[in-house]
Amino acid sequence: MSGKSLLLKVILLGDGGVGKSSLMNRYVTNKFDSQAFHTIGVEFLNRDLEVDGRFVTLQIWDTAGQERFKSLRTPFYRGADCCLLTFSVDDRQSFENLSNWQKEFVYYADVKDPEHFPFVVLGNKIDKLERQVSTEEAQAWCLENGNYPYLETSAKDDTNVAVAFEEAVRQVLAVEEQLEHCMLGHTIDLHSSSKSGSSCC
Ligand SMILES: Nc1nc2c(ncn2[C@@H]2O[C@H](COP(=O)(O)OP(=O)(O)OP(=O)(O)O)[C@@H](O)[C@H]2O)c(=O)[nH]1
Ligand SMILES: [Mg+2]
Repeated sequence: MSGKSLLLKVILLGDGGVGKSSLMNRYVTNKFDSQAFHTIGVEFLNRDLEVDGRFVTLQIWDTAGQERFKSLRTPFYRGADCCLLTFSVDDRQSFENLSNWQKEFVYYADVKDPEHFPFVVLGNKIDKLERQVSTEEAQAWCLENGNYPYLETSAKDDTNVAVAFEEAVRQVLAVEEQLEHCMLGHTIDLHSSSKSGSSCC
């Protein structure tokens, strides 16, 4: 691998108020606003990081979760390398809407191979005492819907926020490595007289 920094676009999706902007702001500026305003449209911030020896510039796209802003956010889904499906553990409806967010993303991002697209699920606001979604239930949803990684976060307390974004990078790198492996398999196949080649693509 070269030492060049890789630009990765990750996008935060989920119902209005689950804490998408708070997660991005906590991660990039290490600040938390308990009176945050709803996002209108989209905003993005960059942060450089190193994951497993790879230098990455993470471009984090924060979208407006409220339904009335749908037409303002969906044009920005294309080109995303990873999608962070976010809900709030104290808001059951936001958990039940995860499937809709996933579908909306796949449709507007025009994902060709949804089964292998790197989604990461975040259950935010774990600092709150009154939960409406248990860890086990969220893990079960992730397992059933594509075996996605699940992380519980608190933008308020800065719990698992960096871990969540690092996991997003790992998921993208894993897919990239898989693709490189496939391409290498094809290269070898072309120059080989035998019929054995990669079977992963
Ligand atoms: N207790 C607690 N409150 C949080 C946490 N994250 C966000 N909040 C609060 O929840 C409210 C909504 O947070 P936002 O980050 O604006 O939510 P959002 O998902 O960006 O909402 P939209 O922009 O409307 O889509 C704000 O009052 C935040 O202060 C958290 O981890 N714990
Ligand atoms: Mg927001």
